[in-house]
Amino acid sequence: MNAIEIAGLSKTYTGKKWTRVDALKNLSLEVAQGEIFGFLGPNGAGKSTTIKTLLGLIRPSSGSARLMGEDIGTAAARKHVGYLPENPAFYDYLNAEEYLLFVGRSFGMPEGLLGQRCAEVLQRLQLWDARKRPMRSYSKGMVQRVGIAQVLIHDPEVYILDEPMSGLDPVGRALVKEIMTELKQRGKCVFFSTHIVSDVESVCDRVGIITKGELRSVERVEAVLERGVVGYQLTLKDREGSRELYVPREQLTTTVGELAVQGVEITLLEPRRKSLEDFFLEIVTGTAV
Ligand SMILES: Nc1ncnc2c1ncn2[C@@H]1O[C@H](COP(=O)(O)OP(=O)(O)OP(=O)(O)O)[C@@H](O)[C@H]1O
Repeated sequence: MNAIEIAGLSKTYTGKKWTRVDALKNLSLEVAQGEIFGFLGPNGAGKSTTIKTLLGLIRPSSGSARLMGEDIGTAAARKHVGYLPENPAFYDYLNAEEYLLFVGRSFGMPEGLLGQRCAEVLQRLQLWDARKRPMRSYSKGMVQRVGIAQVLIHDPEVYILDEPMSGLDPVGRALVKEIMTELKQRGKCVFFSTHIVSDVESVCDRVGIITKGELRSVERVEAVLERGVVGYQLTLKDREGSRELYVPREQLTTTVGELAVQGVEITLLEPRRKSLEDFFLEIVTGTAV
């Protein structure tokens, strides 16, 4: 079973003076269990609209979606999901521990398990020392880490995260990526939105690119990167010492053959590729072929 199944989802907002905004146009997508999916798009592309629709927070104008086989908007679907909103804001007179206990109870977790899970999650997110301090005293990065902690607390199957790396320093970003990878290894589904390409490149199995409400491309990240190889930088060693040589992709086989005949050793071969960023920009700016 796919963890997320979206079929023909559309959302039209009615804006000021009855203007219509087609925020989402006929989006269809499936995300598997054990998969990390990056939902990449520029500001205003429709990422949050998609996510809020999946959570049942806004109603789609048409189309449908299921989470772990349950229709969106139902309590059964919501139980399977850990959701991180964009710019999370919490009851800031509570401390992190109280808040996590509150979230766990709202999912009906038994007290013993909840206490144990709460301690694990606070430690994992490096919030243990601050757990008794009201959240109003937390830095932006700490608040974001509470956001991540509250998606983990009830150990759901599906993680829907709106800009999870936002407001985090490099250490916090690395931690979140590590957590996502652990979730994947445990067979969980992680779906997160971002406009930061490098976040997708380092952690995702697949990437979906959305612009102006339309899903323009869904690809395996590896495939994009492999396709983007334009040439290779070789480091060579012979009697005269080391040197570097750039070889265009189509000449690699011939060059390697020639070097072997000449008795030159290749000590390093590095692909030079168009990045995922180049691919994203081509799609967003409409220069993709
Ligand atoms: N409640 C609303 N009423 C009217 N228009 C809206 C509403 N919410 C969002 N929109 C519009 O829908 C479009 C998609 O917005 P959305 O917030 O989904 O984009 P996003 O990809 O999440 O952007 P960002 O990266 O800036 O958060 C935008 O044009 C936005 O202005």
